[in-house]
Amino acid sequence: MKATAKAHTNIALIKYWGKRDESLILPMNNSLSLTLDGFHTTTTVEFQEGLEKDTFSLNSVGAEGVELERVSVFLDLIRSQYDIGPIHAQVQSTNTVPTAAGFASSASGFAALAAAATRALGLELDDTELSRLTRQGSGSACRSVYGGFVEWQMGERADGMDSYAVQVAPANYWDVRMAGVVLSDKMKKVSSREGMKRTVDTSPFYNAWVDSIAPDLAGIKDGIREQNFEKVGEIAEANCLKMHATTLGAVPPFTYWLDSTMAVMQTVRSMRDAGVPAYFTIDAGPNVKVLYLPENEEAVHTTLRNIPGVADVILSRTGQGITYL
Ligand SMILES: O=C(O)C[C@@](O)(CF)CCOP(=O)(O)OP(=O)(O)O
Repeated sequence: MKATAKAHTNIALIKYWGKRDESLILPMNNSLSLTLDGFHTTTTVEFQEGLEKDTFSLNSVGAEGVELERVSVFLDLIRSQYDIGPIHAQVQSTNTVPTAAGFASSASGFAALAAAATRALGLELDDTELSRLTRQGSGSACRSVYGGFVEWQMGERADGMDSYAVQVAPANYWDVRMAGVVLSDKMKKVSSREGMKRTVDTSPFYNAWVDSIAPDLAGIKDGIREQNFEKVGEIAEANCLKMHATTLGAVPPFTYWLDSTMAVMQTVRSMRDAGVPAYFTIDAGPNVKVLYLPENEEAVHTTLRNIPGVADVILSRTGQGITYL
């Protein structure tokens, strides 16, 4: 009982930032992301009778502790939800997401794991079921089930049965690009899970953030449909800034931004002033992702690489959903 699946990571343009249910991982708002071609995880899961416990290796290195725990807890969830006996599995993952890049490798990781594990068990989940399952591993991962532009619908139900992702536009609908700007200086990251919880619990700006989502989402979906790059970029950049503003009002306050983060932000604004359309978005870390159009790839890449404090710039096109190998 063995299967292999490949999933790509995704970067939110309308952010998921806060849960209404911690255990089922149900969000406070809808979010919308772009699946990236450049960053993916390939995972093989083999269930074997007689295995005492689950094992996990990442990029050919045996994982213990938290990494193994997250995989095993997720397999427990599958074993219980699909009434599988106490059979354990060997899990092997290969990540092209450069861990230092601060890309949400957990998104492609959980999507590939969910797909490979259920396929190995002979469960033929449709995309909705797979997205709903993946969501319970890590919220943003549920969007990696699809390629292109993807919306995670928050749902209304307390049991989360209506909280899963749907595709807004396929990867080949519109050739927009994203550069991952990897900064050299690092800081201890407040994880997205911890950061959003503190913000929900303590930030006076949080409700205003949630209230701003619906118009942002409507506008960005119009922009995608019209292939209006400026409209999509402006809404995405403003949405990211509003999300990060909530952290400044948390107790205790925190920010993910470093000097180099803000240097990249300023450079992106200057590129726009110079007539090169580019927009930034930032997640739960200092690294910056920059949206741009193919005709400006050379200019954008060169400009970003020359910013002091930038260690690497990784270019990506839009990516596909899950594939089975
Ligand atoms: O991706 C986005 O929409 C925005 C963020 O990346 C901004 F930081 C949050 C991702 O949170 P995730 O890691 O999915 O949390 P989990 O459900 O607690 O595992």
